[in-house]
Amino acid sequence: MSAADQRGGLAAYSDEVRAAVVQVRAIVSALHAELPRYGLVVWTAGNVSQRVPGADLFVIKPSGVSYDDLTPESMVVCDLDGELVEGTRAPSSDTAAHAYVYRHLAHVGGVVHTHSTYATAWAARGEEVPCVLTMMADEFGGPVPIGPFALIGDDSIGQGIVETLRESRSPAVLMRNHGPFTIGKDARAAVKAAVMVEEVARTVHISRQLGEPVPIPQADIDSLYNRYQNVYGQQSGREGVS
Ligand SMILES: O=C(CO)[C@@H](O)[C@H](O)COP(=O)(O)O
Repeated sequence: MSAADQRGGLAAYSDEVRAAVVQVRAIVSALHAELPRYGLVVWTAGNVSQRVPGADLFVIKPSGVSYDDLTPESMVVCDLDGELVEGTRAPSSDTAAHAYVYRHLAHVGGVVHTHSTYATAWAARGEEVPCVLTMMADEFGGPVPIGPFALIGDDSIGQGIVETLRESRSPAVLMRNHGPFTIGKDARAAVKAAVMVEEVARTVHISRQLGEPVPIPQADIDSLYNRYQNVYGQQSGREGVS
């Protein structure tokens, strides 16, 4: 009997929660395919998780399994202490970091970690990405901050993520010498932030090869951020208005 089975698995949870777990397994499994699709990962180096609505649980990938082999059934369910609740494989090695974020940031519903090349190159330098692009003002509301160096496996990474992002509008933090961690209202939003942080890290790096990028004034950053967050795209409640 596995450790998760010994703890009772999902038997103690309601039918609604078990149904939600099935849905979140499918969402998280499908979103992992976006990481190689956008060129954000090599081999097995990255992970996506999402909270289960109505319970202190989240779904994350198993550790070290090829992206091609990830399925809804192979995802694992953990509690907010990072303990395995349902699944037959060892959870991602970054499970403790994801769990810490969920425990301390109630508004976060999804977390993503990659080692995408340009974002990780900035992390290796320990240098924040300055806000010199409208796309950065839109998505990050300012620079992409650097988090502290932290060892993998315990709460250190999670603490660094939470301490850094509490002081920032950015949904992305570049953990020093490691790589980007992103957050969102759900896993899809966190994957989007992972795609965007790699894109802006690449563009600002290339800009630096040409000279010194020009900063955007704070008032313009604020204006761009407010428009993108509140007006851009199909805001909920506007569907059907002609
Ligand atoms: O940084 C690390 C480990 O050094 C991780 O991010 C891995 O790259 C992905 O690990 P799993 O999610 O497959 O355990």
